[in-house]
Amino acid sequence: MNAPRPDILQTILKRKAEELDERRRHTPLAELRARLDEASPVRPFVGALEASIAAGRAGVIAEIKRASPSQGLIRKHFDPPSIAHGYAVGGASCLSVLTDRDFFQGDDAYLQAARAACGLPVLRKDFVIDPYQVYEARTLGADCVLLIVAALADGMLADCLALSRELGMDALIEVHDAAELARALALPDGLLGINNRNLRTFETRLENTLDLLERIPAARRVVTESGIHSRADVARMRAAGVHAFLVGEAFMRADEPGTQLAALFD
Ligand SMILES: O=C(O)c1ccccc1NCC(=O)[C@H](O)[C@H](O)COP(=O)(O)O
Repeated sequence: MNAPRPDILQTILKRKAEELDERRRHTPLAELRARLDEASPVRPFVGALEASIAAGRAGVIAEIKRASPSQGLIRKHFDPPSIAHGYAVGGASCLSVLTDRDFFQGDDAYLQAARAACGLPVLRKDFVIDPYQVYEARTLGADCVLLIVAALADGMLADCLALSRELGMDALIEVHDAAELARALALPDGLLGINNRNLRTFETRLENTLDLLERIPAARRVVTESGIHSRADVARMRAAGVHAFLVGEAFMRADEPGTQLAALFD
C-alpha cells in the first residue's frame, strides 16, 4: 500500500507559524506599525486590473517566483528588477512576488526590488496566517495581500481583510473549492481568486475555475490562478467571462518573461 501523500499546505503553514514567531521576536508589532508612515504610497491593484479589462485587454497579474513545491527550481537566472521591468513593458497589469523563503526561494527584498523597478502595483504572495503579516506587507510596499481561505479560520480571514482595507491595500481572496468559495462570498468584499491548483495535492485543472463560476454573482470579478500556459487556455477562460489571470510558471520558464507575457495575451 502507498504511504499517504503529505499535505504540503499544512507543512507550509506549520513552518509559517514558526517563522512568524521569529519575525515577531526580531521586530515587535509596535515597531512594525511605526514604519507604516515611511511606506511607499499604495498603488491601486484592483484599479490596475480593471483598467486593463476596461481597455479590452486581459487583466494580468504576472508572477515572479524562482521555485515552488510542485516544480522545484523554475528559474536559474533570477533577477526580479529586470523581470518586473520586462513584465511592465509586456503589458502586465500588476505583479505578484513570492516572498516565502523556505518553499519558494522567495525574499521580501525581491518584492521591494521588483516594485522599485516599475510602476506596477504588487501582490505580496505569501501565506498569511496573522494580521502581523498584513502590516508587514504594507511596510514592504505591497499594494495587495493574498488571503488563502484554506489557511484561515473565518474570524482571522475577516480580520486580515479588514486590516488590509484599513491600510489602503487590496486583498486577493483565494479559494479552490465550493466550500471555500461560500466562505469567501460571505465576506464584505475582496478580489476573488480561484486557484486551479489544489495546494494539498498539486493537481491542476483549469476546469476548476469554470466549474465554480456558476456559483459566483456575474458582476463579481474573478481571477483565475495557476496552470495557464497557452493562448488556448486564455481564450477558453475569456470565452467563459474570466478576464483576470495570475500566471507564473509559463513566464518564469521563458528566456524573456515579459515577451512571453505579450505573446500569451496580445
Ligand atoms: O505552485 C506550487 O507548487 C504551490 C504549492 C503550494 C502552495 C502554493 C503553490 N503555488 C502558488 C500558486 O498558486 C502559483 O504560484 C500561482 O497561482 C501561479 O501558478 P502557475 O502559473 O501555475 O505558476
